[in-house]
Amino acid sequence: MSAVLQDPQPKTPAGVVVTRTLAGQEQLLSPAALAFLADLHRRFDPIRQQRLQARIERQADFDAGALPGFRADTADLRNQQWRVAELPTALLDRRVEITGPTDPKMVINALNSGASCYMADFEDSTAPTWDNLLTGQRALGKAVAGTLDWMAPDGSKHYVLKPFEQQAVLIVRPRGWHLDEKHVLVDGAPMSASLFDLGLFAFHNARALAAKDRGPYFYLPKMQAMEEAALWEAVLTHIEATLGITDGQMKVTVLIETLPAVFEMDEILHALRKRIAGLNCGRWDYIFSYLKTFRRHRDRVLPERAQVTMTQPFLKTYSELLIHTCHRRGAHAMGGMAAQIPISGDEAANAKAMERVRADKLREVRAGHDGTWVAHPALIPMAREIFDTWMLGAHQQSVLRNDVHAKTDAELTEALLKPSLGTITRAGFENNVEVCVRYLAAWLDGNGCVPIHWLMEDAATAEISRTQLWQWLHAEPPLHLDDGTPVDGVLMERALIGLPGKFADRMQLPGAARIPEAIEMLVALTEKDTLEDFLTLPAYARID
Ligand SMILES: CC(=O)SCCNC(=O)CCNC(=O)[C@H](O)C(C)(C)COP(=O)(O)OP(=O)(O)OC[C@H]1O[C@@H](n2cnc3c(N)ncnc32)[C@H](O)[C@@H]1OP(=O)(O)O
Ligand SMILES: O=CC(=O)O
Ligand SMILES: [Mg+2]
Repeated sequence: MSAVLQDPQPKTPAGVVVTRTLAGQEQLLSPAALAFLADLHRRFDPIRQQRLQARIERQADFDAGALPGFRADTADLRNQQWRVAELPTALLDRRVEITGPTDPKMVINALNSGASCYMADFEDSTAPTWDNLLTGQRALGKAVAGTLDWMAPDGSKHYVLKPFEQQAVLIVRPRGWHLDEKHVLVDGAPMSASLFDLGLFAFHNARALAAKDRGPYFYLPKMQAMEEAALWEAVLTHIEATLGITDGQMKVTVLIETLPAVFEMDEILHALRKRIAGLNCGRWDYIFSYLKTFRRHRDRVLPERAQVTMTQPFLKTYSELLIHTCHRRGAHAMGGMAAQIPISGDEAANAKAMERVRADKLREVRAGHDGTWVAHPALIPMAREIFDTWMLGAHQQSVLRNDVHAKTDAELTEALLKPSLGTITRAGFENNVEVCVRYLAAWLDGNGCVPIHWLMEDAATAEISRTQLWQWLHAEPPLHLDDGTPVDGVLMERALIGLPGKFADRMQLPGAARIPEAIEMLVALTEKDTLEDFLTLPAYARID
């Protein structure tokens, strides 16, 4: 009888190369997992590339003066009566959602926080180093299995999960379609970061979550068109079939956080109708997208960041149209993130910041949102109290916002694109420079979310600062500050010269060692004739 020889080293599937190693990664990146990812890449990456090309062509039209608007070819779909599939029980009441990166301590704190849901974020708040991604996937896998714990490095606290029934409902946000995962090559090409993040999480956890009727659930970021939603639909349907999960079991919530997408909300809901649970007002990326779309439109330059609040007409209309569209179709209309976080050691400043969060949450619930986001656990009780007071049921889908329905497409379009009134001050300009440098330095150092002047800064908020600087410096005819100073290279140089004074606490800054590199990057990005599409694209080339 001949012995059956077993290969002691399981093989990496043909055509797949993993270019980095982290201790213990073989468990996550088993041959079966890699084969699953490679299959996703081969099936769907060609379509992703087409969608990315379509973005470039559309932007070229905007640069030439075209304006976004509702699509003529889908007017029937917008006018017809249809609804999305029934929402699962776990996603009926989403009044407070906490978001945050996926390191083990954050995951435990967020799941234990008392929020209704936790969005575990591989996107805006995660710098996608190999270490961060795999540590995050591992932490989420253990959280799903109920075995996640974490010991503070100094041994002072052991973090453990609360019982499952008391945990926030887990929702995972993969990175957007524009990003590659350069450490996994399939047939010589980097795979899509979206497919890597979602695919790997689903491969390891989908069956276990489906068995608990907990999805899996996902937040899908930064889409620009219904065709991109259709791509996600095809991916998710394929994953369900491959893993043997019921068709439509995996639910998604889509962030409406690009200007082109706000005109295709019905279309996006329709493309994902068997699995979509809601849309979310991702306001920070939305502002970034407004800036980016109108990079060459001198008449739509926004005022400095602090003046671009949700009461600006274009943002108010965006959130109201989102509420109307969702409720008409049976989906939840989620609010977004106020950037203020608790300020320790200054009671008066803290009270002011908390008042701003309170006003923001109150505006959302009164407008008809079904839930909101918080960046920090200390904000949960306030957000919950406001939604408990104003939202009597699990949601308020009965608030149809027929006032929005009464508007014509032309009226809505005008309001959604309306230029904003306001100014650019020296402080606003310098703040943009400081935020870019500090955030970039932290990101390059592996930290994707940092407090700066007691505001939460992540990839979306930093993009606003970066894009504003580029647009202001390239505007024709040139712009001026409110005091008459020209916005030009001299102003930029002065802001950079003034930076060291703002970095007196330099050694305590996240990513301090990478500040010179961040300055060099910012200068290159703002001097370039064309606006780089995403800050994270050139930055990603510099990590790992
Ligand atoms: C535009 C968008 O995309 S918004 C979505 C993406 N952005 C986010 O998700 C922001 C998430 N928030 C954060 O990362 C953090 O709150 C920060 C970086 C802004 C501030 O974090 P810190 O400086 O650690 O805050 P602070 O020291 O006050 O934290 C106190 C405790 O709360 C925990 N905590 C803070 N924020 C979170 C969070 N979002 N989720 C879970 N726990 C949190 C900390 O881990 C810390 O725990 P510990 O007491 O056990 O040590
Ligand atoms: O992802 C959220 C946003 O505001 O951007
Ligand atoms: Mg975003």
